[in-house]
Amino acid sequence: MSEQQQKIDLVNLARSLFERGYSVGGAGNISLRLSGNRFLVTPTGSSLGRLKAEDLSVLDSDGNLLEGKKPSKESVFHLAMYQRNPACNAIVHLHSTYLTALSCLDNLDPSNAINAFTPYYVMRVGKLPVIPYYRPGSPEIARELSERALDGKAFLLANHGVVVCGSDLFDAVDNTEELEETAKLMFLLKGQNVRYLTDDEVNDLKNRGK
Ligand SMILES: O=C(CO)COP(=O)(O)O
Repeated sequence: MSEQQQKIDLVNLARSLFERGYSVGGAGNISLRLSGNRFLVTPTGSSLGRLKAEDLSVLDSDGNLLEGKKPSKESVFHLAMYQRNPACNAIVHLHSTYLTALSCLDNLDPSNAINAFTPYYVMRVGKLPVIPYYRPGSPEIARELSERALDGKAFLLANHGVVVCGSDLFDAVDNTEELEETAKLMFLLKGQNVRYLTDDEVNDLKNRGK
């Protein structure tokens, strides 16, 4: 796929997420791995609903700007995750409503904020480790995500939002949508007697893949 097409796909998917309410204002950022150890990242302060292909930042693996506008302040953690996890080729970071609400709860299990109660959560994401609160854009988020990049596909940033990896951009967006839906269901089910999937049921799903 040409680099121009990759830029167009990113702009279209970001707009679709924005128009369906997954992102508001200037929150959120998206990136993908290009060829030649370069990375495409959304510019800082930009609305995911109004990106332009020519404005997208192209960075080298040290974070040097090669093309486009000033990159997201979170590009440090995006690059750190790509470096640590070769299977991760795209990253979506959102402050989506239900996952961000979940990230503000005080008693989350740091190893996994969502226990499995639907198959697609298991097949797409499986678990959601929690990164402690640090200021958006801080190097500590990058350090923690780099250390834990192989622990899962998605991470909840306490009091902030979510970070989701994918094998490509479409996969990362699909994983993000599934995760946000799961968090929404979790809130709908609050106080109800939920039947969680058993370990055998979870392992059966993991062995089959998507
Ligand atoms: O979501 C954000 C910070 O976490 C937005 O930051 P940027 O505008 O720099 O991408």
